[in-house]
Amino acid sequence: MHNPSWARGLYAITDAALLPDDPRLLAGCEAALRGGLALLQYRDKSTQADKRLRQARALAALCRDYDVPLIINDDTALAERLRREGHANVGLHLGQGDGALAEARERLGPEAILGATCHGRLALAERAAREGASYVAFGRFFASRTKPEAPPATLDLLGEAEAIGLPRVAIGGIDAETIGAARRAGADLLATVAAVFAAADIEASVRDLNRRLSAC
Ligand SMILES: Cc1ncc(COP(=O)(O)OP(=O)(O)O)c(N)n1
Ligand SMILES: Cc1ncsc1CCOP(=O)(O)O
Ligand SMILES: [Mg+2]
Repeated sequence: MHNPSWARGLYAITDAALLPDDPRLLAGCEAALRGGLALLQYRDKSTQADKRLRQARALAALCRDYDVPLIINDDTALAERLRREGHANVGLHLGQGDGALAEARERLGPEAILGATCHGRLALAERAAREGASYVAFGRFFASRTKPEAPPATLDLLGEAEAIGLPRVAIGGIDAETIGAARRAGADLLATVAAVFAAADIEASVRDLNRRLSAC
C-alpha cells in the first residue's frame, strides 16, 4: 500500500509566541503552506477555549485550500468538534499525558490522522501503533529553544522504528543544519516550530528546508 501524501515531508507546528494574534497566525501559516507542507499542527498551550476554537477553525479552512491536514495538539474534544463541523482534514496529536489514543481513535473515526509522542522509546511507539496511531513522533533530537526540557532521543531510534510500519516523525531542533541528518536516519516527516515560524521569511525558509530534504 502507498503511504498517503501527508506522510512524507515537512511538518510545521505553530507557536503562540511567534504568531501572537489571528492575522499573524493566519499569514504565517499561509506563507508556510505556500512553501509546501505535508502537515500543519496547531499548538497553543493556552487555556483560552474561545480563541483556540476560532483559530483552529480558521486554520482548518485555510489548510483545506492547500489540501493539507491540520493536526490539533493535545485537545481531543477540539479535534472532534471540528470534524463534526465538517472539517474532514482535521487530525490530532497526543503526548503521553494528553489522554488515551484508543479513545481518541474511537471519537475521531478511522480516517482521522492521529499522532503520538514517543520521546526516545521504541516501546511507546509499538504501543501507540496498537492503540491506533497513524504516525509516531520521536525526539527531541537536537537542542530546542521552543521546548528545551523535552526528553532527548538519539537518531538511531529512527532506523529501529522502521519495523513499526508507521510514518516516523523527528522533532526537536530540526532546522537547515540538522534536517538532513534526521532524514538520512529514517525520519519520514520533519517537524519544526522555530525553523519555520521564527524565520524572517517563512515561505523562503520552508522552501529551503524542502530543498534540503529533496537533496537527501
Ligand atoms: C509532531 C509532534 N511530536 C511531538 C510533539 C510533542 O507532544 P507532547 O509531548 O504532548 O508535548 P506538547 O507539544 O503538548 O508540549 C508534538 N506536539 N508534535
Ligand atoms: C513540541 C516539542 N516536542 C519535543 S521538541 C518540541 C519543540 C520543537 O520545536 P523546535 O522545532 O523549535 O525545536
Ligand atoms: Mg501534548
